[in-house]
Amino acid sequence: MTAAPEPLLVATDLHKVYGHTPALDGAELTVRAGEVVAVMGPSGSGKSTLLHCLAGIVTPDSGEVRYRGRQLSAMSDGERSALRRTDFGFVFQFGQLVPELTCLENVAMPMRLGGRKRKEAEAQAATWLERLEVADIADQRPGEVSGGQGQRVAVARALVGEPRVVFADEPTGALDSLNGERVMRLLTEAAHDTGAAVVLVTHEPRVAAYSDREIVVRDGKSRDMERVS
Ligand SMILES: Nc1ncnc2c1ncn2[C@@H]1O[C@H](COP(=O)(O)OP(=O)(O)OP(=O)(O)O)[C@@H](O)[C@H]1O
Repeated sequence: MTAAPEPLLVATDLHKVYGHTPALDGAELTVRAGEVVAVMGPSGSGKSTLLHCLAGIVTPDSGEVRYRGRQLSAMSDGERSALRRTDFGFVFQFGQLVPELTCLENVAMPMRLGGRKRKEAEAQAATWLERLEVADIADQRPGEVSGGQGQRVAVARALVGEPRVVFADEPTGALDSLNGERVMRLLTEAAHDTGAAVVLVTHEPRVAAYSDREIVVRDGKSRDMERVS
């Protein structure tokens, strides 16, 4: 028997209140290298807040998140931003591509920001567009492509820097089921190939079916579900 890989991200007893609205009330989650974890639950149950705490975007009121053993809230803002750039990738439901840039330039952008030369960044971006089956729209702008194509470009942009964790918040929420499944297949295949873990927030069981493990959040509390296959 092989040992389970070391946990990458461990969230313990997270609490978060917005004004008088409790968002998290003792949520926990462990993410191991290379696994795809679906975070499910009703609207308003705290799924996005949990994802934002795991990614170091929101600081919990109490409890802790450790990434590779380091507590996120003990890092400076600069360290957390650097971590998000180098180790994390993000895919959201809407509006994440820069409308003025072509799809190729959008995918190349994280590498350009990291100091890579344009030619080199764009060559790598082109291979990712091909991998996500959207090479044909490389020179178009996000406003000129379909929702499904745009999401595949967004997945390419999230993965181009080979992050250790991809955070995806309702990545297929604006797509029809056929396009949603295509995005999920390509996202999970690419993540498995690169060894990235994926934390996927969704309320759709068909999307969660692409995960290795499901967590259900209710009233800010999380529960690990055994996959019934
Ligand atoms: N920035 C914020 N300011 C105030 N309240 C917030 C904020 N973010 C979340 N909340 C509240 O916290 C609770 C949990 O919200 P959250 O977005 O985490 O839930 P969710 O499960 O992701 O919901 P949905 O499925 O509808 O996206 C909700 O009651 C929400 O209204």
